[in-house]
Amino acid sequence: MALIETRALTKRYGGGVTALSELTLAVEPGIIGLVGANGAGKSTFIKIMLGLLQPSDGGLRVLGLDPTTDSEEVRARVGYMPEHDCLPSEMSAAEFVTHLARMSGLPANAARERASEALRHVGLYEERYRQIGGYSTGMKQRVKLAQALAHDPDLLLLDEPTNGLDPAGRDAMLDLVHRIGTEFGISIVVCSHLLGEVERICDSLIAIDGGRLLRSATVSDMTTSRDVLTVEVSEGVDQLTARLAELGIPATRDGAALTVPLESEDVYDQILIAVAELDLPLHRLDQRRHRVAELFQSPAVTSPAPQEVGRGAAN
Ligand SMILES: Nc1ncnc2c1ncn2[C@@H]1O[C@H](COP(=O)(O)OP(=O)(O)OP(=O)(O)O)[C@@H](O)[C@H]1O
Repeated sequence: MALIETRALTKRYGGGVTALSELTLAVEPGIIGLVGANGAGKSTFIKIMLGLLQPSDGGLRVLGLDPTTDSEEVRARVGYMPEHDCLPSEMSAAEFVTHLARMSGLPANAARERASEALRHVGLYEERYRQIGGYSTGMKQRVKLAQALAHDPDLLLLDEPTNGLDPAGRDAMLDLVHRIGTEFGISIVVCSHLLGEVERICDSLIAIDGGRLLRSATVSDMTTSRDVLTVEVSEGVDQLTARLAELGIPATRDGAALTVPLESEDVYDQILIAVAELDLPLHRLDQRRHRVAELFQSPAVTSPAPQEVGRGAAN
């Protein structure tokens, strides 16, 4: 059974805004990155998955349930960390998380225990009786994560958990999310407008742009069999392109270099032989793996500069 399945899911707000447009996808359990620029429709999608918003068209299943009709059961099995700060500054983290655990139906003692446990998982056990108002931004984000975990959900929906954090805080939060996903076996949807940031902790990615699906696939599907070779000769680029075409190897001109998909290991040797036969001065022959961000080719989805996984120049 898919963890989340949507069929032509569409959400229109008043004023002619289409926040989601015919989204059709299916994702398996694991850690899933939901990525897209601000305004792409991520929060809308999350709220529809929780049953807090009704779709305008299309349908969906979350954990096999329909949030439009089974919203109570969905919320019992799903934990939600909202994007914006919504914490009461006068309460302690222990009181707040216990209160929310009680609201999700746990008896008083169980709620207290679960709250302590959740606060320990997010690294706030020692500080749990301090007022939230005195917490740092990172600690507040952790309280929001703890309340999402407290009722022992099967799925966590985290809306921009790294918001407002400095780079070290962002890394720590993502490591925590990864640990929760892998150690507790909970599926997690983690929203971010920074693809490069979440891709390292995710099993699969859903990328949306302007409410439309750009791509939904596992990270390994996006990166494996997508290796490319970059060939650079100091002269004779056209000759080499023609020779490779004769051999059935497609090469794309990229400035002074040629980019060739590495469809089999033979391609590497065939290029070396072609260069030698044509007696061209080889400047560079590198293998690199596409970073996920390059595959989306959307300026809306940002990532740090691609990193070369070089196989080394051949001469
Ligand atoms: N209640 C609403 N009424 C009208 N338009 C809305 C409403 N909520 C969101 N929108 C619009 O829908 C689009 C998608 O918004 P949404 O908040 O889902 O995007 P997002 O990807 O989560 O972005 P952000 O990270 O900035 O919240 C935006 O154009 C937004 O302005």
